[in-house]
Amino acid sequence: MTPFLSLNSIEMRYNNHVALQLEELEFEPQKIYSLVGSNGCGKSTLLQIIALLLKPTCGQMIFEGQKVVWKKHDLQQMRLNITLVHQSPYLFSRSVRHNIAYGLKLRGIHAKEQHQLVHEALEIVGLDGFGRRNARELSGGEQQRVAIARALVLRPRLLLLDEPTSNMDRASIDAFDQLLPTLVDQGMTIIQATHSPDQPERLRSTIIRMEDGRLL
Ligand SMILES: Nc1ncnc2c1ncn2[C@@H]1O[C@H](COP(=O)(O)OP(=O)(O)OP(=O)(O)O)[C@@H](O)[C@H]1O
Repeated sequence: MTPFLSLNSIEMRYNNHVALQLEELEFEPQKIYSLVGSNGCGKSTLLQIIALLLKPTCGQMIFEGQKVVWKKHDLQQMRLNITLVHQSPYLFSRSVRHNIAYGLKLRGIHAKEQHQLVHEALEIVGLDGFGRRNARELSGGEQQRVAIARALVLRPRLLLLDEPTSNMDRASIDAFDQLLPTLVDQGMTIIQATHSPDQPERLRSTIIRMEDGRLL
């Protein structure tokens, strides 16, 4: 069976520093994967490459049977299916609703549908009633949840999360743990980077251990 996503001989160098060197890595659809490893081992670099935001120095990636070609038009098409939630998400100094609807607007989704999707996403991340608040005036954990809602409304096939729970309190983490399997049931594949010692197992995710840019 063709894997959902495969990486072959991917290498990323920053100047002369090798940040990532992977021989082979494959992901199956509708699963949760957790990238774990100490600071600087290459988790964010790997997520950015998979999100097609960072071109590796060399190597090949195949997403849903299609070879990744690092050309603008091809990337734009593939990126419609992949969304990365950054560790410190950038939110506009506008309402939460505006922030979440932004990607939908770019995709030409009708205003009425935008409104409905934003409402649903806010409910899913437990921010019902936050729609009119200025996103920049929310706490770190709330901002992280807005960023997750902003990713979810786009219904990506592949959701990438860089330390999604790092600013969340216990209740939000519990809600997040319940959310991920429901997204998988809806057809998503999820890859997260995490420093949480117990969350990867709680989620029954496949753990990918990294050290110094390599797989363990
Ligand atoms: N833009 C950049 N320019 C130069 N070096 C970089 C750059 N981004 C990352 N690096 C280096 O690449 C290596 C991997 O960094 P990366 O951010 O991927 O690690 P990480 O596992 O996500 O770390 P953390 O757990 O601290 O978030 C580190 O040595 C880092 O210093």
